[in-house]
Amino acid sequence: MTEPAARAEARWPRAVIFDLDGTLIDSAPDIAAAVNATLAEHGIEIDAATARHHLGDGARKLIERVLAAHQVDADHDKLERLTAVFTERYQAVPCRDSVVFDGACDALSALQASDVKLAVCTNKPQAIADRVVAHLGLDHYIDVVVGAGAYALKPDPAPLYACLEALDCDADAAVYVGDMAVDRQAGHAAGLPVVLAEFGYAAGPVADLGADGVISHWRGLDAAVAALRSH
Ligand SMILES: O=C(O)COP(=O)(O)O
Ligand SMILES: [Mg+2]
Repeated sequence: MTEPAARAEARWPRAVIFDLDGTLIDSAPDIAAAVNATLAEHGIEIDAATARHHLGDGARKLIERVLAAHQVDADHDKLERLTAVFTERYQAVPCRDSVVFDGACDALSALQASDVKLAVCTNKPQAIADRVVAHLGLDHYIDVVVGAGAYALKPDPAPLYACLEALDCDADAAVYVGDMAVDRQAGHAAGLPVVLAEFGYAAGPVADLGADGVISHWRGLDAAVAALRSH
């Protein structure tokens, strides 16, 4: 973890990395629609709130959890097939009802204006993450998007290391902002201080998840990052 002296530097942080689903955007309506298009053959239909509950650990885990909640058995091959169908369906309609959380663009814009480099690190498949980020206009701010595909999923720190490398930034000069325990674990494993959003998809209070800061709205990011600096 960063030494206080290093964080006291005026230009700290040099980079901020963001989780996508449940942090910058609410993508649950489109994900629920893709799940329903995939699992209709099993008579399964979920709403956005249920999708939020099952998200965070990637597409395969999402399908596995939805099937388990409906007492549908799936062996490895079936799960692989259904995950591939889900990814295809989601990729076909990646962003019809997804929205950026209130204040997120202002926060990104302010960081960009301060020359802070910005990345997205998500367990969403890479091609879909790229399309969603572009469709919602976040590509105006975000320098690099690392999604699922080339690296292990969070809580493994590998995708966060990939972001840091792409931004040419050391871990002790960066902050990670997410919404779930998996984000806290990945961030700390990569050596980053972690801020968690209370308005995301975590099942319980994020204050209990061991993060270094918590925001209840994007307008609180500045203060949360400033508190880390003097930590
Ligand atoms: O796809 C998921 O399960 C969650 O995606 P996230 O990492 O952007 O929250
Ligand atoms: Mg998330």
